[in-house]
Parts: sequence; C-alpha cells; structure tokens
Amino acid sequence: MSSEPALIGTEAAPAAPKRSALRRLIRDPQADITAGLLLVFVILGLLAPWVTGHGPNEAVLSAVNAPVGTPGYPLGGDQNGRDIWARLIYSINTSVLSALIGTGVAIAVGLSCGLIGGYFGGRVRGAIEWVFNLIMTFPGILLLIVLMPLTRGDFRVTMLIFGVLLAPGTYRLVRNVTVGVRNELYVDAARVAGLSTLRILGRHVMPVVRGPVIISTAFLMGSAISVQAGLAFLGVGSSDVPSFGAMISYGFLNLYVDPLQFVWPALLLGVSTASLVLLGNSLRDALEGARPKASKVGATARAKAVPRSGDDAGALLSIRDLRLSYPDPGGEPKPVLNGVSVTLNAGETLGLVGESGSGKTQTAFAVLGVLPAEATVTEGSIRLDGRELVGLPERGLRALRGREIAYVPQEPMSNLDPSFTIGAQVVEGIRATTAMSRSAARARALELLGHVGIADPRRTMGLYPHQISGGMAQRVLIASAVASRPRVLIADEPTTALDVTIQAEILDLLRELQREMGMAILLVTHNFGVVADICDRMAVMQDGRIVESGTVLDVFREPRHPYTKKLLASILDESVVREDPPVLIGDTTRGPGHG
Ligand SMILES: Nc1ncnc2c1ncn2[C@@H]1O[C@H](COP(=O)(O)OP(=O)(O)OP(=O)(O)O)[C@@H](O)[C@H]1O
Repeated sequence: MSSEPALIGTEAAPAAPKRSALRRLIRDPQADITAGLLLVFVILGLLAPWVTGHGPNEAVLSAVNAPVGTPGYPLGGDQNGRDIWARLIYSINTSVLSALIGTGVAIAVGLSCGLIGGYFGGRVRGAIEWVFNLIMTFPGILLLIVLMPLTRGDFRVTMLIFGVLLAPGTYRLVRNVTVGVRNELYVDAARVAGLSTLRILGRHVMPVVRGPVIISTAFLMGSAISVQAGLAFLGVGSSDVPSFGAMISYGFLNLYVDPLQFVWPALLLGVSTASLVLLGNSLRDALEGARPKASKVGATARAKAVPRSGDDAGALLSIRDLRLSYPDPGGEPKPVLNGVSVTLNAGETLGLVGESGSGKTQTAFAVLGVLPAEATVTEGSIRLDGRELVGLPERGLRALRGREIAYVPQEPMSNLDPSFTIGAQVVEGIRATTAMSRSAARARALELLGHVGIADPRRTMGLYPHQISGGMAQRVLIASAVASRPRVLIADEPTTALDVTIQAEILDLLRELQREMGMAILLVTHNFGVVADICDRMAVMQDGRIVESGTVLDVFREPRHPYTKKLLASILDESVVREDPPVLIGDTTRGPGHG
C-alpha cells in the first residue's frame, strides 16, 4: 500500500469548486460593488499622507468649523480646527487595523480550538468549551471599557481582547463542521491509512471548514469596526487616534452648528460595515454554490414530453427518453440519465443491470418519484399503465407509492427504524396504504410475515430491528412492500447486503410472491447471476442510457453491445452456479432463522 492511497487523496478536488466560486463571486454585482467600495477605502487609507493636506490632529484656528470647500479643507474643519477630510481618511486606517486585529485573533483562536475540540472531543473539548463558555459570560463592551486602565486606551490592545471575546462564535462554527467531517468514512480511511492528525486536519477537515470561516470573516470585520467606533464614540481610547467613532462624537456635539461634521464619518462607517456584511452574503452564496430550483420528478413541469412509440403501448410501466441531471459544484447541470428508454410488462421480471454509477438507482427513484430536491428531470416520460408520472404532483405520487408501486431497498437494516418494533413498522405501513383498522392491520401483518417465511411471526412482531438478522429484515420489508398487492415492485439490489445462501432464499421468495400476486418486478442489480436466476428480460445500462435489452436467454446467448459482452465476460467468470433447490413460501425449515 502506498503511504497515501488514492481513496483519501483530496488535494486536487477543491480546485474546481474554488475556481467556480471565484467566478460566481466576480459575476455577482453586489460582490463587485461592495468589494470595489472597500478597496477604494483601503487604498485611500494607505495613501493618506499623499491625499490629505494636513495631519489628522493638526489644528488651525482659522479652520474652526470651516465650511465645505474651504481651500485646503475640502470637507471643512471641525470645532478644533482640524481637517475633516484628513481625519476621515486616517480613520479608515484605524478601522482597517481594528478589523485585522479583532478578526485575526478571533479566527486564530476560534479556528485552532475548533479544529482541536471538534476532532478530539472528550476531555480536550470539555476543557476548551469550559473556557469559551466562561468568555461568553463576560459582557463584552463593558469589559473593554473596564479594562481601559490596562489597555492604556490603545485601540490595538483593545481589539486584541475583543478578538478573544469574538473567538467562541468562530470556535462553535468550526467545531460543528469538524465534528461532522470527523465522522465521515473517508476520514476513518485516512486515519487507518496512517495519516497524521495534522495532515488529516489540513487535508480533509480544513477544506470543509474554510468556506464557513471565510464567510464569517466579513461579518467579524464589520463587528470589529463597529465596536472600535462605538468605544471611540464613548471616549474610550486616545483622543489622538483618528476614528469614525470619535468624529461622530465631535459631530454630535456640533450637530446644530454644522450637521455635515456628523454626516461624513457616519456615512463612511455605515457604508464600510454594510459593504462587509453584503460582501459576506455574496461570499456565502458563491462558496455554497448556486442553489438550483428544487425539482422533483413528480413536481417538475419542465420535462419535455416525449411522443409514445407503438412498441411500449401495452407495457405496464414504460420509461421513454428519460433525462435527469444534478447540478455540479459550479451549479452547471451534470447529466446522470441520458435518455433511458425501457418497458416493464405486467407480471414479468426485468433486470436492470450495469456497473456502479450507470444510473440504475436514479431510474428506479425517478419511477418512485423520490429523487432528491436538486435532481431535475429535463426530458422524458414515465407511464404507469398509460398514466404519466412525470409532472404528477407529490400527492398523486404518494397515492401510487406503496399501493401500485412498491419498493424493496438494498440495505434492509438501515431501512427499519431502530426505535420501533417490527410489528409497529409493518402495521404502520399497512395502515398507510389501506383503510384497515389497527387490529385488522395487525392480523394482516401476522399473516404477511408468516407468508414471507418468518418462522414465528407473533414473536418477531415484538422484536426491534437489532434483534433480527439481515435476511429476516429483508423478509419484513418485502412483506410490507407486497402488503397492498402492488402492480410493480422495484427491488434495488435486494440481496447485495445479504450472504449467499440468504440471497438465494430472498430471490426465491420474490419469485414465489410474483407468481402468486402477478406483479411485475423491476430488479436493479449489478449481478448477472441474479438476473439469470430470476429475470425474464434484462436491460443493460451504461452512462445513463440503456445500451441493450432483450430476453435473458437472448442477451446471455448472444450479447450484441460491446459493453454487455464485456460485462458478461467479466462477471460470468466469477459466478457460482446455484445448485440448491428453490425454497417454497411457507417452507420454514430453511426460513428466517437462517437469515
Ligand atoms: N444526489 C446526487 N447528486 C449528484 N449526483 C448524483 C446524486 N445521486 C446520484 N448521482 C450520480 O448519478 C449517477 C448514477 O447513480 P446511481 O445511484 O443511479 O448509480 P447506480 O447505477 O445505481 O450505481 P450503484 O450500483 O453504485 O448504486 C452517479 O454518477 C452518481 O454520482
């Protein structure tokens, strides 16, 4: 094994989103205007000695309350004869320095403690949180005023302390994100691969934490500038330091003589803090990506209708030219289904096969109308017995789900709620799709559980999911799925999570139930053995489209598409031919106890 397997390599991954985030930020007029304003302020501040004719504290008697436009005093003079323009420009520097110190300390302390506390947890996190909780109990502004003798009115020291007071907010933000990332499987994989904690934090946690921290920086800067101005307004700090707050305070005293003395600093302070907040919002939008309008298959009205062809007229379920996309990190649509066309006839079993990522599950979810909100069906049609499902409102789809179309998932255990007994969950499912009373639903649940081969249904009804095996759990889910005798059963890799003997039993159960109830089964699988075992027809998927379909015998005997040939060649070599006879429903001798 290499020291850093590809599995955990993420160095290149953030690059594309970062570039597109920058592009989105540049394209956002709000970001352009606010960033432009802030840039102009900062440049003016840096050029202060060159763009002003006087020092900020230079007082000239003749300039006392000089009006706007007085030669050498473009914005006039204040009540002490100082140049208002010069004081404004030099105040920008005070604000910028305050923002840098306050935010820098808050980010440095909050980020490092958040990463440590979030990653290590336990006592380390307990100790850090105790300190931060203590800091949060301090009344911030009051503390800064009380500490004035200590800070000697130096706004830089004051902002340093203010940064510490701001740190708990950053800490909580970083800690929460870190705790989430720490539980990801790829972080476990990195740990197992031997990466040092520092490397894991830098490589896996930091890219996730970075976005929220950058966004919060703009808001922190805004609050540091406001607090520094507020303290100066109250007279905390040296009167020699030019500051918007001090200027507002003087302007306030002189309000009736010359109101403009108050307006200039208030305007600049307001524009700079508002720009920071708005820039923060734009940054958030840019970094979090463009949020596409939610569009489930059932709700979308945009999907282009596809004319029906004659060959699927008699099909129970027909999918025509189904196209589906998800937004990529840059917000651009990424096609996932590229025109899927397939039919399922009443009473038959169709195997939907293809390698991982080919779009099998997305096709199944589109039929069920349970695609994530960000999925968009751009084109195509899904018809159940002639009734169009694309564009059907959620209420219409809900009426079909569990009644006409049922679903059996891949992971039986994770599809059962650990807080409720098996009985409660099966009864709830039956009552959701029928008008049965609780006692009738319970009787039906007992009957169904017995029917799917659960040896002691009464006892099983009282058990919790963790008390039964995976095979039993799958039988329970199948029982719930067929409770309302659906016309179509979609089984998404129903045996993948089970061991080989239980797999065979579950397939036999599905076959028997199908024969008995006459339902059609759409079996999503990547396993040709399963297809050979149970399916009548098969459709092969590659890159979001069906590349070949036909009866199982025909496709197995004479695969036409090179991809099907390749799949068959690779899978049949490894498959083991089943020799055990099928289990009949009710044959509890090999039943769930084995599962
Ligand atoms: N929420 C999502 N956002 C973006 N892309 C997604 C999302 N869900 C699925 N996809 C993409 O859709 C494609 C098809 O996924 P799908 O789950 O249908 O594959 P599959 O053939 O069922 O594979 P598997 O056998 O591994 O489940 C994949 O490329 C996947 O990355």
